[in-house]
Amino acid sequence: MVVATPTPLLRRGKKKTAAFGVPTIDLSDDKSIASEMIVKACEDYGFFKVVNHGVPKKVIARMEREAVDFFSRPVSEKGRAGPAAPFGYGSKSIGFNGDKGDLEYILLEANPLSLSQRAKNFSNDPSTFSLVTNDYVSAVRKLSCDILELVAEGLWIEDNSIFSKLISNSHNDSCFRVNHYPPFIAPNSNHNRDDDEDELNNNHWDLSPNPSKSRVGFGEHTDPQILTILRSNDVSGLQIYTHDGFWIPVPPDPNEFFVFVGDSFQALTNGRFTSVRHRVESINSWTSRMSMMYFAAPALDAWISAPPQINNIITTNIYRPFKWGDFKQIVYSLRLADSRLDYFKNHTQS
Ligand SMILES: C=C1C[C@]23C[C@@]1(O)CC[C@H]2[C@@]12CC[C@H](O)[C@@](C)(C(=O)O1)[C@H]2[C@@H]3C(=O)O
Ligand SMILES: O=C(O)CCC(=O)C(=O)O
Ligand SMILES: [Fe+2]
Repeated sequence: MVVATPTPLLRRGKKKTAAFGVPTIDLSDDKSIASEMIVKACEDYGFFKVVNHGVPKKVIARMEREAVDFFSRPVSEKGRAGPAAPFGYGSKSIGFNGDKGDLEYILLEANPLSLSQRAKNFSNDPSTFSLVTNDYVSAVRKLSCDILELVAEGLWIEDNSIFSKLISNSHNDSCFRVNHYPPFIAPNSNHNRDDDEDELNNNHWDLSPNPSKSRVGFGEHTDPQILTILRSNDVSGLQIYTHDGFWIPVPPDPNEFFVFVGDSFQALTNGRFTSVRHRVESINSWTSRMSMMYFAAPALDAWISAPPQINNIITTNIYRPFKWGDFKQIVYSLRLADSRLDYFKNHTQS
């Protein structure tokens, strides 16, 4: 595993960016090693990559194919699966409060019933779409549970299912999103189109010169859930924000998964882990970026509160216990970039 300290690489205007070695956890390693490394990555960055994750390549490839097929449809057809409210097909608008991004997306509830009910909006072969999506979601849910069990072990909590049971609960409120970012070529760039690029439908995207060198794909934010499991194709754009104030580009890796600590995990660990701010900037590419995120969330009536075992050093609770459903309401009343956990801080905290 490489965990390098971020070192400044390039500066653009006032924006600080840097390169670093993404903490990488090999899930085939000895459990005690993997669990210790995951806890360290969650504390240092709230972000890491997992390899030897056990999700079959075929499951990923079939999900990707379904999503490519959907995004390749004519705009008028895709529009019938929207607007996202919040579930469904969305284009350029994110959430209900005016956030915009250069992307189109599918947002779905990750439970089998809802997936099968919505499948007809996304495919001419709904039963295959729902089967493939279910297989993908089940595989990444299992991966989330494995990671959460390792976290509990790394924190020396006796009940290693203390976190995983929140998302394996049959009423879990997890969701699944596929984002599709159009190609972007900055003006005056010498970027050449590769012949072998398997380009997704781009007939409705504006590829004319843009005055800036990059475009906002998905604005900066933290994910509200417990964990996010992300897989993308080979096109870059994802950046994470580190504690020392750097935006770090994350090199894509289509065979592996990236894991993000979400706000609810920050609260469940009484601030020992921090949810990682991240964003997507479209940077020179003739091909589109496609990413798939599984957002692991508990049931709406589940309490988010740090177990006493977390508090072996700091004994004050930073956050008031809250129900996931109440937190979600606040989340949807706010903008993408807002710090929503602040609403649940104990009054004694500054
Ligand atoms: C602007 C918004 C979109 C979002 C809900 C919110 O009000 C603030 C958080 C956003 C976010 C970010 C992570 C996930 O992509 C997401 C599904 C989530 O749970 O919170 C989105 C929400 C969304 O796009 O509906
Ligand atoms: O598309 C990506 O790579 C990340 C998107 C994201 O952060 C989100 O959908 O919450
Ligand atoms: Fe996110």
